[in-house]
Amino acid sequence: MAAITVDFQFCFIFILLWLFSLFCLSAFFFKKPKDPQLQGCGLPPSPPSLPVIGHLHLLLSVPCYKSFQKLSSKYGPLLHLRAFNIPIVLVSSGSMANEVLRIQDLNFGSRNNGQAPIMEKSLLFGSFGFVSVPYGDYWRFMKKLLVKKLLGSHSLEQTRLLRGKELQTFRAMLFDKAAKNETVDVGKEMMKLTNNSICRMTMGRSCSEENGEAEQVRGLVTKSLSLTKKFLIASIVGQFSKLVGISLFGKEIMEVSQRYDELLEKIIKEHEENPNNGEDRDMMDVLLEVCADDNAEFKISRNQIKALFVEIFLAGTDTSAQTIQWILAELINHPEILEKLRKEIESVVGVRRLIQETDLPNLPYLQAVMKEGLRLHPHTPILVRNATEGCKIGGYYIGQNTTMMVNAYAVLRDPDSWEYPEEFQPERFMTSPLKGKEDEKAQLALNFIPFGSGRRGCLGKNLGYIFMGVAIGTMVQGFDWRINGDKVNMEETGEMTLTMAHPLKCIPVARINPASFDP
Ligand code: HEM
Repeated sequence: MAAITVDFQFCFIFILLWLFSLFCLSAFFFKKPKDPQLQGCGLPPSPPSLPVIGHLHLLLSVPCYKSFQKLSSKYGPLLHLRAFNIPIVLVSSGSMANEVLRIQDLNFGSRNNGQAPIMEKSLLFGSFGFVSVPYGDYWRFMKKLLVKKLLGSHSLEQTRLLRGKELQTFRAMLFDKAAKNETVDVGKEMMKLTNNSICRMTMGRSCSEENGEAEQVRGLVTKSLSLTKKFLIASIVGQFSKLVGISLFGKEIMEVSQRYDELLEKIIKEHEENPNNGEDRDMMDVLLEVCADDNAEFKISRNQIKALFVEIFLAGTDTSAQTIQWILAELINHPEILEKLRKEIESVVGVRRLIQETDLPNLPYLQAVMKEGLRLHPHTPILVRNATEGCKIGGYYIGQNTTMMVNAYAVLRDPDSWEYPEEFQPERFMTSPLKGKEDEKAQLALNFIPFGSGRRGCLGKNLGYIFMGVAIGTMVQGFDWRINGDKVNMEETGEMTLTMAHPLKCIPVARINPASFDP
């Protein structure tokens, strides 16, 4: 009898919660649009959901981008989901993604609706960040600064020699490992290459490999990435965060934030004690100048500077490092493609010197290999945006504040857009000399979104291509690669970032004698 009472009470609470959730849902999502043009539009179709939690179980599924892909192939490219009462629209085709990311990118220019983030005071996922800030004056100011001082073509040209030094260290490490017949942990070495290059580019004289600070940054980046999925889910289900246990890992986030804070405070102090007003000022010098200038166009705080550095480390290092790892794995599994690439490099670079950044524009097959790697293994499979205003997409009504989840993984493998979508075929990206292929090229570009797109698309795309190009080029030009077994295992971890479940570890076999090459 007692058991029956408990069950009954449980059911009653459950039904109440369900009704409450439906009530909230209708208040948020089914709110009638004020714009008469939108009034006739219905909502996108919705797949079956569970009581109370709605589609939350799908968000929590591993890997969610694959569950979403299945869902969209069954129910359509635009679906409305909900996590409790939070409206979410799932976007899974190139043309719908194009609406959200490019055509209506002003309306979808923010990743959240500007409500206070859950970890208000944290440098990581907090309120000081640039990546999470809603579209507006601060974002525009910082974007201008980032392009001018770090990621634009002029500043990339200015910092080429700095990256060249890191590339030399990377090559020396590979030849050394080859000589000793030792295994290279490719992901780890790529993190070193990308992270050290970014540290040199952003804060020049500080944060070196020698004093262990670069190692510290890499550790923090890895730790931060492991917290991303939990944070993303918690932000989507915002008001229910306590319910899903964000308090359990809030402490973890604050600990990581504190460690970043200590490291960056030390680097800031070093810069303040030895100010550099010359031509070779690094990004930290520039930001500190803006911070101290009362007449600056935008007043930025010390915490905003620190958060920006945290985000640059996160956005710039793991993205490139993971992608390089996937691409090398694909090349090892496709020796005929590796050979074709090597031939191209040898015909363009010659056999007297090793590949450099300046060779990259002359290597179209290498570009195609990188694009195909990005297509199959997009580092960020789900792109998140927020609808600032109610609007219409694909004839359906999208309510104000709806979270848009663009499934880049599904778009990049959509069989309607890509022939043999599961196959690694770089040739698909080779530009055709034939006339009349322009439409095809435009269509290809439309569906190619591993860097996102529109005004909130990746700001570091060119730098990403440089990192990938020189690393892949060096590994193909200078070495053969020995692995355990016949094929590299391409299983994914299923996390929010596309990571190899079995990190690529292989032995380089030098094809050339570095001593006989020009440096
Ligand atoms: C292979 C390398 C890379 C990949 C695959 C990649 C991918 C992405 C993606 C998918 C986004 C979100 C775009 C969107 O929402 O539409 C993004 C944003 C961003 N990325 Fe990258 N990225 C790479 C390299 C870099 C590098 C090297 C940097 C800089 C050091 C960088 C800086 C940024 C920044 C600052 C944003 C935020 C832009 C904004 O909110 O306005 N990325 N990236």
